[in-house]
Amino acid sequence: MADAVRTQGLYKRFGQQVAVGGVDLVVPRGSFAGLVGPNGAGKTTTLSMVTGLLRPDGGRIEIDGHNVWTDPVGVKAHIGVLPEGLRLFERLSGRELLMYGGQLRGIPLDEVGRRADELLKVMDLVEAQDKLVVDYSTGMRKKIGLAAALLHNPGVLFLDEPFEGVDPVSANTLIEVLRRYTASGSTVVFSSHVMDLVERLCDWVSVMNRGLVVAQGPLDDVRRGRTLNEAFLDLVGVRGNGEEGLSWLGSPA
Ligand SMILES: Nc1ncnc2c1ncn2[C@@H]1O[C@H](COP(=O)(O)OP(=O)(O)OP(=O)(O)O)[C@@H](O)[C@H]1O
Repeated sequence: MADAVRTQGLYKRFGQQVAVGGVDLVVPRGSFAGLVGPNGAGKTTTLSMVTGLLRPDGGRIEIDGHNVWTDPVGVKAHIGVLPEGLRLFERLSGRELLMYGGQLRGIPLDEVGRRADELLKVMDLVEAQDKLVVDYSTGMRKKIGLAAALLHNPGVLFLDEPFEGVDPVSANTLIEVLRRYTASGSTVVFSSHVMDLVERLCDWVSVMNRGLVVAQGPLDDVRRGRTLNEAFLDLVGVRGNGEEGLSWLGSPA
């Protein structure tokens, strides 16, 4: 059976800056997978290429065995994406956003309505469903974005920092929804800086540093008896950032 995600030698450069320098990312089907790495490691660039939002300079990407760049429509029908920056249709209400997205995906209108109602309820957005998305808080935007990404029941779901700005109660709800989703054989790939969360949720982890995957596999293989945070610091190297130079900071005269 094909992996949910498999890239080979994925490469992207912005001018002189190599953002992704030959990434072999693997995520088995049915995984709850975490993509971690320090700021600037190349996570967003990798996810953007994998989801067909950014054209790679080199390499191959397959999702459930389908090539992302030779079969873009087929692949996009099969995936859900919560992108970084959450570009949403700001002048639609939350409910309109789901109705519009569902119809764009070709789902019959009454079925879209049924799914939208259920998702709004699970995401605790029923009261805010008629408010314009532009007036949503950060956490509400994440939740409506996730609802929109789930509406067509994708086989693989890609989430860039899905829990950022989401309150703990809503985060638990999102986690329950995602757990149920992976339990049925679908795959979640999400990027996060919160190691405790990745450790708690994920059964598969890919660690990126400086544009490369430096460790990848089942959570316990990557941790090797350490906490994920310790493993992460060992893998990416604790950086001396010259903080000893901040002698003027604190204790005002
Ligand atoms: N559009 C762009 N133009 C120029 N450089 C870019 C662009 N997008 C990303 N980069 C550079 O590519 C590198 C990887 O960035 P990327 O956003 O993929 O990292 P990241 O791992 O997602 O970081 P973070 O955790 O901070 O979100 C960085 O050095 C960044 O400055």
